[in-house]
Amino acid sequence: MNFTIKESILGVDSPIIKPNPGFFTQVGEERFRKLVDEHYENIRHSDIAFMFPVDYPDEFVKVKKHAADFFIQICGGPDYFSQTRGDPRMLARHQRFRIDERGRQIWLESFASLLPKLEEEGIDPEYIQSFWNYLERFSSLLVNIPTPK
Ligand code: HEM
Repeated sequence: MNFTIKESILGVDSPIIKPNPGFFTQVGEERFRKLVDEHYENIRHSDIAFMFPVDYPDEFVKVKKHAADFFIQICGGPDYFSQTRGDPRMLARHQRFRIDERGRQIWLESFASLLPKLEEEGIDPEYIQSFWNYLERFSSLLVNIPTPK
């Protein structure tokens, strides 16, 4: 598996390929939600914690739920996100946050630190790679400000 991060260029899109549905099928919903939970717990202790409602437990639980619902849906699982939140409109939903390349990298590094565990648990590395590739590419679209020098 290769969890490298290609630097995003503001305003330049690249094609997004959805994760292989085998990823969600193999991981299962319970473990998937645990992965997302672990990701946000990493975020809590990171330099981008200020963007998230980490000090408001009820709100933070909702962030975890909405994000897990979305990831499950994009991985070919049930469309929980659309059912409860409507149209994904991810770019619009991230617009009110100032996301730069550095923030994106911190966000991605959290997943890079968690995904190897799934291989140890028997998940097919090809499926893990396809999930990573999706995160790595899609996150580049959400960068909406230059990184301060
Ligand atoms: C593959 C990349 C990403 C995906 C698919 C994604 C997905 C999501 C989803 C589904 C939500 C919940 C939206 C809602 O229900 O309203 C969310 C919220 C959020 N995301 Fe992302 N995200 C990604 C990357 C990032 C990155 C790189 C950052 C910042 C560095 C970020 C910052 C946030 C923030 C601040 C929220 C709002 C939390 C709140 O509700 O207070 N996201 N994201």
